[in-house]
Amino acid sequence: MTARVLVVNPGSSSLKLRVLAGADVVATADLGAIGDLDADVLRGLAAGGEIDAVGVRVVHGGERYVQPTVVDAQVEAGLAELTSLAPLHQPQSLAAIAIVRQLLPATPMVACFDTAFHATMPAAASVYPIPPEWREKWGLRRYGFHGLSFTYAAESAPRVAGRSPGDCRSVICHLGAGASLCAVRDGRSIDTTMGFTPLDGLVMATRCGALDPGLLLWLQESGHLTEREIAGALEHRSGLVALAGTTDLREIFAGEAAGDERCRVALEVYIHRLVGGIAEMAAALGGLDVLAFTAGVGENSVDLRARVAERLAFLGVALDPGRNADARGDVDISADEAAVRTVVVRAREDLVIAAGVRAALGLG
Ligand SMILES: Nc1ncnc2c1ncn2[C@@H]1O[C@H](COP(=O)(O)OP(=O)(O)O)[C@@H](O)[C@H]1O
Ligand SMILES: CC(=O)OP(=O)(O)O
Ligand SMILES: [Mg+2]
Repeated sequence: MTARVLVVNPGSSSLKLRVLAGADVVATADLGAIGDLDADVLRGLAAGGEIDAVGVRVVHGGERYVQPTVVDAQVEAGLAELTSLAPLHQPQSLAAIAIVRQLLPATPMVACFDTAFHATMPAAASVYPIPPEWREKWGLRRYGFHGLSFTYAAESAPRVAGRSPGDCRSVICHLGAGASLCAVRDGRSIDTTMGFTPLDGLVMATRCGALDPGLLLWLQESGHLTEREIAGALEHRSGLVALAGTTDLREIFAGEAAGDERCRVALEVYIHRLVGGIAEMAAALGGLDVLAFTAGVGENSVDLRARVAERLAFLGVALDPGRNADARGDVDISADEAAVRTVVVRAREDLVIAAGVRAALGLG
């Protein structure tokens, strides 16, 4: 019989639970917070059949954890050591592991890592130009994240565009509460916008993205802020919420249309960083065949996709307005004549995690 895998996907703004039997999603629950995961929720998810194994998205695997890994006490301790590298995310995954272990003590559990897809990034994209003894002592490198989503999109985006994944240059825009880009050539990560931590790169819902490191030094030395104050502000009170007072792009587009200056500037900053990042990823690939949008914002914001495409006309990006407005599921939204195919693909971390669980446990 096909194994039933419970997938636990904690995001910075969501907790998504899915039960998969093969590629079929047979039960779903979207919760607000990890604390809402209890025996009742699990009973609901297991109503159609017993859960054989659990897969948990873990954002940071560090240098040690790349392949899907069966979670035991030692692995749990190893993952806890990485908490300072992803303070918004790692505690959520560890809490999920602890709750599931308590509720399903006899069910095997496998951790699947956001960092894994980028483990083979070339030196050009992964090495920081900082003293080598620091890199060696602490494993400082650009790790990159959202790799479970990129793993799926690296295959689905070329396919939806009618290209072979093995011969394609794609830039994938994972735009959710957290956001990052990935340059994918022939199915592999060549570059990405997040770095050592998920704070780098694009403007996000509450995170700042890339900053001048000199600004951080100045805040400490001359602004007399503590590390904790700086970290709290950059993780929780920056990004869109700092620019526009809301994390919701729908409200920000509506505000801009109503003449709100803060919303206008918020969109300019968000889109400026985004199109700059896409061009940088295209440069790393030496050209662009497929541009893909995925995750909450990427899949749902018609306005954002239109605005980004307009700004990328110089790269050969052009949308069909009707296809963009009607996009549901995995679909090509390009204008017929466009040199670059633009697609929307669903974020299917659940499929990638379930496949990782089956591989790690040798399940059918
Ligand atoms: N129609 C839409 N337009 C713009 N943003 C949207 C839309 N629908 C959802 N979002 C945004 O998607 C984000 C959530 O995406 P998701 O990928 O689930 O995030 P995460 O996994 O990082 O928690 C939220 O910031 C939400 O505001
Ligand atoms: C790594 C990351 O930022 O994840 P999320 O988008 O779920 O916050
Ligand atoms: Mg997510």
